[in-house]
Amino acid sequence: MTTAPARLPSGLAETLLELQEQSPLLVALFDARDVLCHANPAFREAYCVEPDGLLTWADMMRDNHAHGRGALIETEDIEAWISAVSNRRGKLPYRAFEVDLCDGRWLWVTETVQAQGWMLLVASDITNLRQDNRSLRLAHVRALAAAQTDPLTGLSNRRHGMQMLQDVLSRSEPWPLCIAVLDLDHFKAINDGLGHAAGDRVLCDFARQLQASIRREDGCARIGGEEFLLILPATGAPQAQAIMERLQDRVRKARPLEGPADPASRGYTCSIGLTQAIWGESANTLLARADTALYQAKAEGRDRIFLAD
Ligand SMILES: Nc1nc2c(ncn2[C@@H]2O[C@H](COP(=O)(O)OP(=O)(O)OP(=O)(O)O)[C@@H](O)[C@H]2O)c(=O)[nH]1
Repeated sequence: MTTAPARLPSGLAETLLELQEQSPLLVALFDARDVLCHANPAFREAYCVEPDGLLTWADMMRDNHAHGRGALIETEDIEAWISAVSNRRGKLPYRAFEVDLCDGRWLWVTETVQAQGWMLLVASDITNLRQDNRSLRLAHVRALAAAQTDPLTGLSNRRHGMQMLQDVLSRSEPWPLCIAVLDLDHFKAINDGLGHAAGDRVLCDFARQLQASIRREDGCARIGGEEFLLILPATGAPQAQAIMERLQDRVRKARPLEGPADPASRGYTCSIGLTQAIWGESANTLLARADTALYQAKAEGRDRIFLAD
């Protein structure tokens, strides 16, 4: 159940703003599209950013990684890293975790997410706290992330996808809720004709297209070899259908396979089974209905969306 937001008595909002400007706490506000809309001086200094109304969280991380400043990001593939972190970012109303900065500081970061998608980030410097169990804790966090992640695409794996689905079905906030099961068309032919590595490149490209098409609060998982799950909270069937149509357009234009062959042959398509959740049903029942819709989309000729009743 949502309660009406508290109204601050006159003058208090200004005081709150002034205080966070002076605070050593890092404070930042991201909108539903993950654009950095506000950052206090401590945040701007730590992450080396200036909010300009356009900068997204992913842009900020790309910049930090490229220039070796702000957040310490140890990866050779920043896009895969962004995908993997996006799987955990903004999915829960509240979470807390640790972040290392390139300058050696160590932050305790909290994220609070509003139903409409706004995210408040507040972080404090905990560099001077006892470090005794730190490596153990970090190893635990990394093991947990690895257990939830598909190593090829960086998306959530099947287990984490099903866990996200069960979580979202048990909450009252995100209704209506839609899910989609997506499967690449004639993928065996790509593998057989161009090799397994080419198939892997197509799978990774598809993962990028998926992530570029969804919002932060949506869930995205690879649940089989060339089968993917999208969870779309607070989305009715017409809106979900429009999102899927845009995704299919992007996929039709994608050309992840280089080479001299006919350009048309280097593209790929996907079929989509879409369904709206019914209050009280289980994750397995919902997934089975989306699977049946996917089967129907394949049977009707592929490269299309089938919406289950
Ligand atoms: N490269 C690569 N191929 C995979 C991976 N996992 C599964 N596959 C391949 O995906 C292919 C799936 O083939 P099918 O189930 O026949 O489906 P399809 O050819 O896409 O046909 P339709 O789904 O009916 O359009 C098989 O060739 C698998 O070997 C993977 O991680 N990498």
